[in-house]
Amino acid sequence: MASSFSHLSLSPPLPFPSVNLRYPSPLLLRRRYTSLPSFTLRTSSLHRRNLTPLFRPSAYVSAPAFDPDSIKESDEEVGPADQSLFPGPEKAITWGVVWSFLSSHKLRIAVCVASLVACTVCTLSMPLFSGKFFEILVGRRSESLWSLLSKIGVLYALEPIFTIIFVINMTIIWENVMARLRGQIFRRILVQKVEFFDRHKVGELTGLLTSDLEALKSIVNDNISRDRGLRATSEIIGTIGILFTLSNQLAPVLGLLMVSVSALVAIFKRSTVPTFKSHAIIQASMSDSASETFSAIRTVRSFGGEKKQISLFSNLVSAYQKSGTRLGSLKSANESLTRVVVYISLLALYILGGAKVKSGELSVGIMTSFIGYTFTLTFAVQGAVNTLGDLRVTLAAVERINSILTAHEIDESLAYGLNKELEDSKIESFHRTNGANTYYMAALRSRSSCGSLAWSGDICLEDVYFSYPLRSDVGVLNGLNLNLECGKITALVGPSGAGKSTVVQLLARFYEPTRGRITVAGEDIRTFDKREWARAVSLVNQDPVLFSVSVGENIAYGLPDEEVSKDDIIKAAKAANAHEFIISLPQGYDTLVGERGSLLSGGQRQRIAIARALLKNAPILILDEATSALDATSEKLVQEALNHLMKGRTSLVIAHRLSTVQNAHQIALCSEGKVAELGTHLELLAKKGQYAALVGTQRLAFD
Ligand SMILES: Nc1ncnc2c1ncn2[C@@H]1O[C@H](COP(=O)(O)OP(=O)(O)OP(=O)(O)O)[C@@H](O)[C@H]1O
Repeated sequence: MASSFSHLSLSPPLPFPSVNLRYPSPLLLRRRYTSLPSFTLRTSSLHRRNLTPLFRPSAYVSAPAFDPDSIKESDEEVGPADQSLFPGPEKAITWGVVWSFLSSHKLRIAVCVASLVACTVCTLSMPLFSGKFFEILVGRRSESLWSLLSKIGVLYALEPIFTIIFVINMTIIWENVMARLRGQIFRRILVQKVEFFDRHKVGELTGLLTSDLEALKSIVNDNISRDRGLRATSEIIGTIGILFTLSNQLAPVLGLLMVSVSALVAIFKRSTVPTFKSHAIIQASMSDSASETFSAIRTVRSFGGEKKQISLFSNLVSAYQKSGTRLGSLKSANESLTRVVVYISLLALYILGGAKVKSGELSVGIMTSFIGYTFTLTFAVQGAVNTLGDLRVTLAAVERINSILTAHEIDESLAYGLNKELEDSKIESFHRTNGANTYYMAALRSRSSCGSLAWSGDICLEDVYFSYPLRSDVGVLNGLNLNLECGKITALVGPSGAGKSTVVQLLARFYEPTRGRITVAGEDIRTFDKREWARAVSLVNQDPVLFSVSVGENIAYGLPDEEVSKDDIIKAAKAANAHEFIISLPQGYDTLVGERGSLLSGGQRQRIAIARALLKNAPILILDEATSALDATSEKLVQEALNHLMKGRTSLVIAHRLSTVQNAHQIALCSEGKVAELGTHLELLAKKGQYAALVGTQRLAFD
């Protein structure tokens, strides 16, 4: 293990150090790391679930051989923009997916069906027994009263037992299906392209996992009681069957009335679809508004924006209230409608049935049973109609999930690698690899290891053009050429909006170039899956995001789920000038850092991010304004840590302070999406061009 941290020594890192690195899993880390007893390791506990993979991609076995040169000849063919490789949007939630989850519970489903039939039989036998009871009372039946009552007693005892069996099994099945579906949707969101996250608000996406999936969950959970869902439906079918058996003259009248109820209610419900939709949209906007306000609370405070936020939120609340009231009236109209029609059917029964009893065509017992069945039917029809309403809300939620999570926005080169890793760690994979993208991913497979190439070769941006997907008409990079020499520092400077951070985003592969390519040791980086590429690149930016776990876990974050030791973490923290402040925290390395690291200062967050990057030991390092938000003391500490971090790595530094960039091996001045000047600090000064002008103003990156 001692060797695993050799890259933190002052000598340059060995080539391909990741080959021999073995980090213990965070769980092992917790055990070994005696001074960090309470590492909670929430992020990796999932990885230990032993679930059978649903879909097994077999790309590397079945795909045709790939000629890497073909990528150079035809960049367009490998670009993610080539949608022709995908047969069409594949929905996130389909009957097939739900059934595949359900099918692992075949035995329980059989138990549910049997218990449903059994409790329905019990329920539907009761009106028959009531009829017999009255016939005994009026002396039309010879059976002993006690014998009948004992049968009724048995029914009363069995019905709740079958109900419990039905409800428990339904709940177990559906909770399991929902847990798997929720995990699948989360993973599916996670592998969407970055532009997807530009397009959708966080609240909208979390809403898919919470309120929308909750609607799907409640279609079963809220509909397993006696008067709803499957039980109501089975009671309707059973009751109509019994009514026809008892009297085929009365049954059609009641049957017709019930069909009318269903038809009327269905038509009415269809007319309320837009109201339900707009209600859900307002609810999502309301939750967006609240989460945006709370997450930007410091900005709100500093601009005195409370009134504005309150008024924005109040407008949404009142719109939500109005649409809620409108929904309430629609629901009440629906309830009344159902009742009115059921009362009409009861009246019809009294009139027609009463006449038949008087004329002796129908016995009192059967008439009594009929009345009982009318009530059973009343509740069952109402329950079924309510379930239909729930079903409609559920279908709308599923449609929303499917319309947001279409397959063509999946980042295939990320999803493929992740799928493989999840399968290897026996975690349920999430994305069905069809024939087309199997070929796509196999074609992108590089013969070399990304990490080894990055430790030994230059990174080259060759004639790179790029527009952001959401603003495809605006060219941000316009034929940018830049060679990042292996193991050397390149600084990128230029006016605001010149495209510097965009270069970072392309190097990190958050987006892919629209034209041109980025290579590592001559190999197109698109030949690597993104997980592999991510391991080769460390990114430290102005405002590094920490997770709301402990300091130690934040430093260990992003390492392969294998081995990391207490010593490694401490060495990384020391090298990043972070150890001193960490041990002065209340629980040292165990101290929780708060949401997004809000309990630490900017400089402390920055040094933890640097320690994280040190521990990751990636060959490519990108520093995007990493020190610009710091005061002089913090900057000095962070700069020292960064100098340590950059040693021996291919580094790209974006900074607006002259002191940060002037010692770089080369400086590229970016202007209008191109490299306009390239050279060392002294060479560029001698040119007396744009760089010299920027140095004159001491503002290298900002206008
Ligand atoms: N996600 C995005 N979607 C659409 N356009 C974007 C996005 N991010 C940046 N842009 C646009 O791309 C252009 C280049 O932005 P970029 O952030 O690369 O500039 P920069 O040189 O880093 O500027 P600065 O020094 O101010 O950070 C700008 O016009 C910006 O508005």
